[in-house]
Amino acid sequence: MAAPAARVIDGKAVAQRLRARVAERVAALPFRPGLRVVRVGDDPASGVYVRNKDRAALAAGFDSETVLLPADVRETALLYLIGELNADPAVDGILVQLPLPPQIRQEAVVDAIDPAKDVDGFHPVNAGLLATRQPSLVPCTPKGVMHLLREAGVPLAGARAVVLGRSQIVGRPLLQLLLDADCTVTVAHSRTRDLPAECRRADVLVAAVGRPEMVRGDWVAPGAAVIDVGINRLPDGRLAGDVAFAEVAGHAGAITPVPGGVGPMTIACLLENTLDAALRRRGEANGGG
Ligand SMILES: Nc1nc(=O)c2c([nH]1)NC[C@@H]1CN(c3ccc(C(=O)N[C@@H](CCC(=O)O)C(=O)O)cc3)C=[N+]21
Repeated sequence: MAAPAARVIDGKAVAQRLRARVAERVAALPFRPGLRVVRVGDDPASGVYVRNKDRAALAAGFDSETVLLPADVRETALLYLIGELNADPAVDGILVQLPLPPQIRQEAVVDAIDPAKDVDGFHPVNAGLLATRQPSLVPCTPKGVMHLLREAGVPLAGARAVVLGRSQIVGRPLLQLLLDADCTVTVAHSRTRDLPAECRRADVLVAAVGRPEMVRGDWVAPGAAVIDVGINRLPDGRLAGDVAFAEVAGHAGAITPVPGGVGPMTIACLLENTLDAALRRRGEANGGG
């Protein structure tokens, strides 16, 4: 293992600052923005994330509640609940924790959420608004990645960006955001002919594939900025990113760790989205972001 030459981008610290700014803005409001997290089944892995979201939301002054439904709940019951949350004026943000059990069509659920309350930014209306460069709720993880790149001072205009992964949740929205930041963007994926060669061309490399430590040291150009979106639980219980950190840190100019990189930013951006949704819905025109 080479000693890290790269600057390590402290996502936890950046997220902490973002959460503090959100909390300040919430404290100045005459109401508490409402967030409802819906969780189906009590899978312990997702329980940790839901608890972290809930804790962060409460700490920032939100009115936050988690609704836990049984794992065998019917799709119609979940859709009914979403209808109630859509109609509830105290609710500004709705997040249905994914993945959902097999009896429930994920797409039907996401489509049922009021786009104005879709703080995950997964609804097709928000995806379409982002693709057409109109104000929208932007998915939290890609938003957090852009925030980290800017905070780390990574030059984006004219830079070659390579996104590894083409998911609806991370890869595709990141393509839009990096393009809007004037990067030349390549989206690479499992069928890309020569992944290492594509990655080596990147000034900015974002790995979002969900395969532990897939990106090796020799995939990274000297000085590149490497953002690791992967959060993979290994059989031994450890957490690994999509990037082989120790190897890549020997080549990269800057790199995010796992944990403590993109993960905390996802939660901070969820709070920011919920605040923005509340300001837009309740007609206070100082949203944006
Ligand atoms: N509708 C929906 N929206 C989501 O945003 C969503 C989801 N479903 N389902 C599950 C994934 C996963 N996810 C994480 C968020 C934060 C951390 C996070 O904060 N991780 C910390 C600590 C991780 C740990 O120690 O376990 C870190 O990386 O430093 C991880 C994972 C959001 N997700």
